[in-house]
Amino acid sequence: MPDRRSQRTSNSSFDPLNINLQPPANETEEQKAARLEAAWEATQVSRTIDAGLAESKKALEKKKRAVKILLLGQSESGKSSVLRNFRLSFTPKYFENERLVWKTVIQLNLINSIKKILTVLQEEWEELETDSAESKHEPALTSEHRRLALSLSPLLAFETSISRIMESSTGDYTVTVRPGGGWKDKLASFGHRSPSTPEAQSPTGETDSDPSQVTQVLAACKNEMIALWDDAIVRGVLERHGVYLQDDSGFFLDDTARIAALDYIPSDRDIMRARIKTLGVEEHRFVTESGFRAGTEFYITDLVCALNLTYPSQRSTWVPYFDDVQAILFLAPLAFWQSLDEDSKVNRVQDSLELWREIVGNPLLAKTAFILLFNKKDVLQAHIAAGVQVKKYVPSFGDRPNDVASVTKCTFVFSVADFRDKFSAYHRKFSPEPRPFIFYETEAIDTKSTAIILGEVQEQIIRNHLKDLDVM
Ligand SMILES: Nc1nc2c(ncn2[C@@H]2O[C@H](COP(=O)(O)OP(=O)(O)OP(=O)(O)O)[C@@H](O)[C@H]2O)c(=O)[nH]1
Ligand SMILES: [Mg+2]
Repeated sequence: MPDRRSQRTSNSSFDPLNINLQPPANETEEQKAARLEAAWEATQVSRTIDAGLAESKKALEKKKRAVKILLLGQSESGKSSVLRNFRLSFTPKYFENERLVWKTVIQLNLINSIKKILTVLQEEWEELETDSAESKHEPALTSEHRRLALSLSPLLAFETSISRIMESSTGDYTVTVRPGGGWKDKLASFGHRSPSTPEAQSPTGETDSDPSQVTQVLAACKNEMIALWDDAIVRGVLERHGVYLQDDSGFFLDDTARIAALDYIPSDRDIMRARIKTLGVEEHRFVTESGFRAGTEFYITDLVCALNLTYPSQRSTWVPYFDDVQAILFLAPLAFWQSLDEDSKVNRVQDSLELWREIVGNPLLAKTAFILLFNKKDVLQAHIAAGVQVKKYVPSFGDRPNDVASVTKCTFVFSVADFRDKFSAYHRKFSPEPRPFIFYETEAIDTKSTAIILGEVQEQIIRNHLKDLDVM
């Protein structure tokens, strides 16, 4: 019998593995059955692993082909509103299904404004009790105001109860949720429970109210809410306390009659105006439902951080989300008159510029397309029209006219151009390689104009992406 070495030299198809897998010469029938059984099981395991690998590869390939967009901007810049506009334009069925969830958020926004007024009134009453008679402001609050405040107190219990369902907090009168989207499911399932389903209980044993009951209570309180907000004395107290509710995000007090109606269904614009603050990072996956590019898969990441100059270390947490992104939608509202909530010494536009500089200069994003959205165009226009001096906040604005006559057109254009030049210069100076960048002036609460812009943006991103994938 030839030894193994001679077999190796004489036979070119020699396979050492084969030799090792040969059954032993003296194998019994029982041993053979056991060996074949083991081999069969091993093949099954191997097939399962292969199928799993193929599946993961397919999913990875699919994700590679999907369009990945990052929404960036400081808090309240309008990232979530732009995302809602995306949903409305490209997944209208999904958007429609969420309408009742947004109804509850809007009701909460309204209740929060009432809560803020009641808190200020309470402060005023406490001050009146301690202050001397001379310092009392005229005209003063009356017993009728106390009656109004008392009649609105049931709303506060609902606010607590719904916040518990959503696992949200309402620090600073803003509904704040953790990322993950779970709050929407919780609200939706709560709202659609059958009457026989037991009511949810909080850990402290309190029973949560059904969001649908809020509609009843709001309708019952409608006239009192309107009376409170329309009251000249209440407005005077708010002003003395430096509270300007009209400037708040999620301000719906001027729409109380409509929102507190029993048959209220939020309009698209209401949904864009709703305020809910997201903490953390949220990835949204969706497939476009209709239109020219129907069936395109999108991943949009809403990157929310406390973006300000005093906490630059938080910005390093964004880096993992830069990988494989085709476009960044950067939101920069030109709120030159505002400072950051997190740091009153930092101007909002200055913070946006610093953030922009950091992002465009990031080498990981050298190939990423940048789309700059100067959002809240309407708010800027309103401030200019109200005579807010741009020069006071932006010295480089110089002596350009700031009066309403030449203003809305000229000054608005100039002021935007002024900021645009800065953003553009930073983009040129700090980009690792030259690349184009597009900008738009947007008003995310106006669904029609935003739909046109997002249509263009979507088309641009998809075209570039297909080019990169070599399928165009
Ligand atoms: N008037 C006006 N309001 C806007 C515009 N864009 C967004 N808003 C409102 O501004 C508020 C803040 O917008 P969001 O989309 O929640 O901002 P965000 O960037 O997601 O904020 P965070 O979740 O805190 O990071 C909301 O109440 C929006 O309705 C706009 O163009 N004009
Ligand atoms: Mg948000």
